Amino acid sequence: MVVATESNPGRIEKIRELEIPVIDLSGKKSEVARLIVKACEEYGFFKLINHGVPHHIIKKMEDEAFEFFDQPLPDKMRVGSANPFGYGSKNIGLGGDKGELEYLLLQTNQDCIVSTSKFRCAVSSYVGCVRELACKILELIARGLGVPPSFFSHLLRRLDSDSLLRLNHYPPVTYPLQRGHTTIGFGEHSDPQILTLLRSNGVPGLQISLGNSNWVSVAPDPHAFCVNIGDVLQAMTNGRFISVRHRAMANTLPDQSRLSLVFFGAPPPEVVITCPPQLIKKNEPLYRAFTWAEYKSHTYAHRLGETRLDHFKIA
Ligand SMILES: C=C1C[C@]23C[C@@]1(O)CC[C@H]2[C@@]12CC[C@H](O)[C@@](C)(C(=O)O1)[C@H]2[C@@H]3C(=O)O
Ligand SMILES: O=C(O)CCC(=O)C(=O)O
Ligand SMILES: [Fe+2]
Repeated sequence: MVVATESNPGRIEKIRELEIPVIDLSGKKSEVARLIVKACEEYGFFKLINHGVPHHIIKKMEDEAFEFFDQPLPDKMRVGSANPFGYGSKNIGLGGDKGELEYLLLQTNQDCIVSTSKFRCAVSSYVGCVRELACKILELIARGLGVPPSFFSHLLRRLDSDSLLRLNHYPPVTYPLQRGHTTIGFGEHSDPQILTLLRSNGVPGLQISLGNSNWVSVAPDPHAFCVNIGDVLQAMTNGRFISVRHRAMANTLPDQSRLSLVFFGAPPPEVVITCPPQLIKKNEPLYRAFTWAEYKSHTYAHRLGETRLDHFKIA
């Protein structure tokens, strides 16, 4: 695959189509737990099938998201701009990062900023299901790592959990691009939180990094969830799990829009992030303890592509 970026249109990067782990959640619990831990150690990423989230709940959320983005710009802007929650277009964060997308960033423990009751209802059902799925995955991870079952999941179940829902819409680009060329929709980064559950329509775009400009395209599968480890879980496992760097390409299919629904499972602000002693074993701790509030303010003060966990490394 050929990738040209807007800033460097001649640059060609190696894109591989690799077998990404696909995990069937309906399998035997102990085996599923083992496979999840393996995927988190090797890639920090896997696809989850037979996840149990009802199709009608996903469809309702997807339909509402498309309906929201289909509105005229002044109507979309009525929810307020994304600093940090609201509608955003082409600008990501406050540090000058640009992307070929528009998006809606929503807090999951506050009233929804979109006022229509059918949108709010879609968000509430969708978030309820994906949060539960994220907790189930975290409980399997705990089982696979030999820590108490709710060790990670209780952080997402708390009412003051700082989890987010992000709806990303990547319309076909409007500036001239050579036929068959894609461009960066959402630049390279890792997710700061504990665990991310991403579901997209059938349009490709998501890529994960294996380091050294080695990108792997994730084939789209509307029936699956893409699961990736966030920085906090890398810290809580003392670097055993990888907070995978990823990005999204835009303009991957002629005239087709891509839509991703992304749930970021996060702890409450005052929770102290440390690695349990049973996961450190004979190794030295890699990161100093920090609160999620501290990590988040560091994140928001820096650019998208920053390797922000490095700042918390013990020298
Ligand atoms: C440039 C930025 C956007 C971001 C906050 C940040 O300062 C650095 C991390 C970015 C990120 C990436 C993952 C998620 O999409 C996100 C919501 C998050 O928690 O961290 C975004 C932030 C954002 O878009 O506000
Ligand atoms: O839209 C995508 O596929 C990726 C989006 C993403 O990585 C994010 O919102 O953090
Ligand atoms: Fe991300």
